[in-house]
Amino acid sequence: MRPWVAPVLLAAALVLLPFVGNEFLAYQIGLFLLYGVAAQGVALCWGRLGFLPLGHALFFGLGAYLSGGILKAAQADAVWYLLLPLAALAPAVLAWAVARLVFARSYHSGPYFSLITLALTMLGFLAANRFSSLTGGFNGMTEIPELPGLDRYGAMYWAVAALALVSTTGLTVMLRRPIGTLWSAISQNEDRLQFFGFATDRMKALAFGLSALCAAAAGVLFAPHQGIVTPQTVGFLLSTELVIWAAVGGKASPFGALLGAVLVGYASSELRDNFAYWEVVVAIAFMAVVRFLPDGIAGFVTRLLNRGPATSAQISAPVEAAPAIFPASRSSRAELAFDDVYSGASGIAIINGLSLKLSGPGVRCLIGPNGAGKTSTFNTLTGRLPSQSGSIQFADQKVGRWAAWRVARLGIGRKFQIPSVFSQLDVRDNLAIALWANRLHGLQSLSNRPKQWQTPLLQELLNLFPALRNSLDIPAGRLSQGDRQALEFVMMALPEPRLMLLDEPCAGLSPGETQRMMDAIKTVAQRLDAAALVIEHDMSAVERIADHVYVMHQGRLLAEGSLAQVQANEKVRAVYAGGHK
Ligand SMILES: Nc1ncnc2c1ncn2[C@@H]1O[C@H](COP(=O)(O)OP(=O)(O)OP(=O)(O)O)[C@@H](O)[C@H]1O
Repeated sequence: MRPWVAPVLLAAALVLLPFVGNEFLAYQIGLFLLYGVAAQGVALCWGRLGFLPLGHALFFGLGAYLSGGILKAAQADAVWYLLLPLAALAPAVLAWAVARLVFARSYHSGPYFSLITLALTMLGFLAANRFSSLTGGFNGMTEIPELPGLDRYGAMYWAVAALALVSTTGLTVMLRRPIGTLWSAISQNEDRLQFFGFATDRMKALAFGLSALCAAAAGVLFAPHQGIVTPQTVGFLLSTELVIWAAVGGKASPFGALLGAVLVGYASSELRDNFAYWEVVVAIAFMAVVRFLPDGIAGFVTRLLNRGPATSAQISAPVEAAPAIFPASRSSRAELAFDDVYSGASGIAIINGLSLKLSGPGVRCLIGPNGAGKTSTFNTLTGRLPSQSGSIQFADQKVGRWAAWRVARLGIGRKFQIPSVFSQLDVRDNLAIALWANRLHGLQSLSNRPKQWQTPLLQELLNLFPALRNSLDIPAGRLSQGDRQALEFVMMALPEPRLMLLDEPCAGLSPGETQRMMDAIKTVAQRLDAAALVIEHDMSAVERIADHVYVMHQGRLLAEGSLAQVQANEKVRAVYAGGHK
C-alpha cells in the first residue's frame, strides 16, 4: 500500500463524517479521536520502541487540566490563550525528564519503566483529587469555556479532526524516515545500536517525550471539547484503555491506534447504554483480537492489502555520498592499553590483572583456552563488564566505565560471536543504520536523504560479499549463518572504526567462507589503516591473518609475540595441554 493512502483515507473519512452522520455523532467521535491521538503515543512507545507506558493518561490529563485552567483564566484576559501551547509542551517535557532519568540509569529498564509510569499516573490521580482548589477535586474542573469561535457541538470537531490528521500524518512520515528505522532497531536489538554509538537511552527519552506530546495535545483540546476535566482523565483506567485501544487497533501504526480508540471506544459507549454486561463483550472482543490478530485490526488489513502478487523489483534509490564521520577530533591511531585491570560479575573475578598494549594498525589475534576471558576482555573495554580497578585507555581517554555508545564513538567497532543484526529489518536497513553510525545527527534523522547515503567502502564490501548485494530486500533474520556473519562484519566496518574487535568471526563458516572473511578482515584493516583484534581458536586461521598474537589464561595475559613464539612458549604449551594452573 502506498504511504499516502492511509492519511488520505483518514482525511476523507474525517471530512465526510459530519455530513454522513450528524453533528452529535461528530461530537461523540471527536472525543474518541482525542483518545486515539493519546493512544498513538502509547503505540509509538510500545509498538515501535518496545517499551510499554502504563500511565499515559497522566500526560493527557495534565494537558487537559492546564488547558482548562488557562481557558477559565482567559475569560478575563485573552492573552492567556498564548499559554495554550505550553499546556501541551509542559507534560511532554515532564515525560522526557522522567524517561531520561530512568533510562540513563538502566537503558534496558522496560518493565521497571512501565511500573514507574503506572505509579506516576496513580500519583496524578491522587493529586487531582487532593488539590481541589486547583483541580476541583473529585467533582473535577467544571464550566470550562469553549475555544473562541469553536462551538463544542459544532466547529470544535474540525479542530479535533485537524489534530488527529496532523498527528497521524506526522507520525506516519516519521516512521518512514531514519528516526523510524532507528526506533524499530531499538525494539529489536538495542545493544547492537549502542555498539554503533547511538545513545539509545536518550533516543527512548525523546520518543517518550513525543508520545506524551501527542497525549497532552489531545488533552488540551479535550478540556474545551468536554467542558469538564475530572481526576479520571489522569487515572489508571484511562491509561489502561489507551493500551487496549492501541492493541486492538494495531500498535505498529499511528492509524491503527486511532482506529482502535474510535471503534472500541465508540462501540463500548453504545453498548454501555444498551447492554448490562457490556464490559464482558468488550473483554471478550479484546482477548479475541489479541489472540487472533496480534498486529491489531490495522495490521490485519495491511497484511490483506499486501497479499497480492509481488510488485516489480524496487528501483534503486539515487546515491549520495555519506558525510564524514564525527567527532573529527577522534584519534587517527589505535592506541589501546589495559593496565592491571580487574573486572567481574556476581562476585566472580573474570578479568584478573590484565595488562595488554596495542599500538598502531594491523591484525592481531587474541587466543586462549575456553573461559580464558577473551570475550570478557572485549566486554570490559566496551562497557558491558565495568572494570573494578586498573585503567583502560583508548585514544588518550580512560574508558574503563564508559557506556557502550561512548566507547563506540571513539572509533571502536565490535562484532559478536553470534552475529548480532536487526533480524526483522531488511539487509538494506541494517546497512543504512551502520552507515548512519557516527554520521547522522540532529534533524538529519527526519530527512529521507540519509537513506541514500553510500560510501566507497560499502561498495567494496558488497563486492567482497556479493550474496549481501543480492539480499538487500530480505529481512536479516532470514539470511544463512554465513551471510549473517558477513552482514555483521560489513556493518561493523561501515562506521570506519580505528579498532575492530572481532569475536570468532569465522564461527560456523565453511572453509570457503572462512577464507573470504579472513581476506575481508585484512582488506578492511588496510583500507581504514585500523587495528583489528580477532578472537580465534583455529590456529591455521590465526597463522594466516595475525602478525602478533596475545594469549590469555585465567583472565590475564600469559604471553604475546608471533604465533611461532607463543607456540614455543612453555607456559602456553602447558595451558593448551591442560597442565597449567
Ligand atoms: N556475566 C558473567 N557472569 C559470571 N561469569 C561470567 C560472566 N561472563 C563471563 N563469565 C565467566 O568468565 C569466564 C570467561 O568467560 P569468557 O566468555 O570471557 O571466556 P572466553 O575466553 O571468551 O571463552 P570462549 O573461548 O569459550 O568464548 C568464563 O568462565 C565465563 O563463564
